Amino acid sequence: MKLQFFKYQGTGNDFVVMDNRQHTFPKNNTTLVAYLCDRRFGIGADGLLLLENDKMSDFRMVYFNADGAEGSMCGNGGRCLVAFANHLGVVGNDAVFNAVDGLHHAHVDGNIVNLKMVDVDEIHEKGNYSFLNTGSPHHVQLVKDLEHFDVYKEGKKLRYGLYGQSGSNINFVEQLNDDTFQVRTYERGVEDETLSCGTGVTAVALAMHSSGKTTANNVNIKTRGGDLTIGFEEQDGTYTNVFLKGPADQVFKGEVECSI
Ligand SMILES: N[C@H](CCC[C@H](N)C(=O)O)C(=O)O
Repeated sequence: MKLQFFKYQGTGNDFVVMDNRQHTFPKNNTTLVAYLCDRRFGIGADGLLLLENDKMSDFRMVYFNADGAEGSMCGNGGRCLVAFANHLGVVGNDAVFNAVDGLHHAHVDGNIVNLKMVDVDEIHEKGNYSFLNTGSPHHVQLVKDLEHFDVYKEGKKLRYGLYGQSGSNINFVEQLNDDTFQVRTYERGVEDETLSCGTGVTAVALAMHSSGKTTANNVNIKTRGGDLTIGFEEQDGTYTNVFLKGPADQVFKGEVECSI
């Protein structure tokens, strides 16, 4: 069986993207998803996204991590899928779609996608790190000399050591100025550092605001794959109107043999 696919990336977080409105993709085939995401034997990506029909909204987002298992919310993936829906003509410049953590609004302006994330009302501050859920679970920890920090080794240690088998994504952060932070993320499900993680940088912005490192309501994040901005409102520790904004681009399209 041959399947049509598109490749998208959002600040270097890359995805195999497929139009599954006709239910052609075998979603229970974990081995197939892992193969398509494999960078040597397959197409290569941090995850796989399916666009499906949805009764309540413009479309449904289904997201798998590179290991083949269905993931929780993916911020960069959400931005890429909105760009794809816009490319297909499923949505215009405004979109609302359903994902595993509920409905998301988004706005497209050229290659910039601004995506509304879930409200957050719980940020656990624990000594040298914070833990919160922005659609996916995130550990946020300030470190010195992030450029030379061993994100893979330290991230893997915390992902299993502190959070067990179900795990968490692990973000390491360095503050650059009042409203700007550098972030590197170890992603569970990819089990490696990725160039950028959307729910991760969102978690960093909220955790840095909550712990008083910044008073800005628009936080700039630099990742190895590019720059993202997180805007939000806060009242009594509850974060609403949280928006993740940045580029999402189609890289190429093709056809892949799926005999697995
Ligand atoms: N790259 C994704 C994070 C996905 C989280 C995923 N790794 C999981 O824990 O299921 C993002 O842009 O938000």
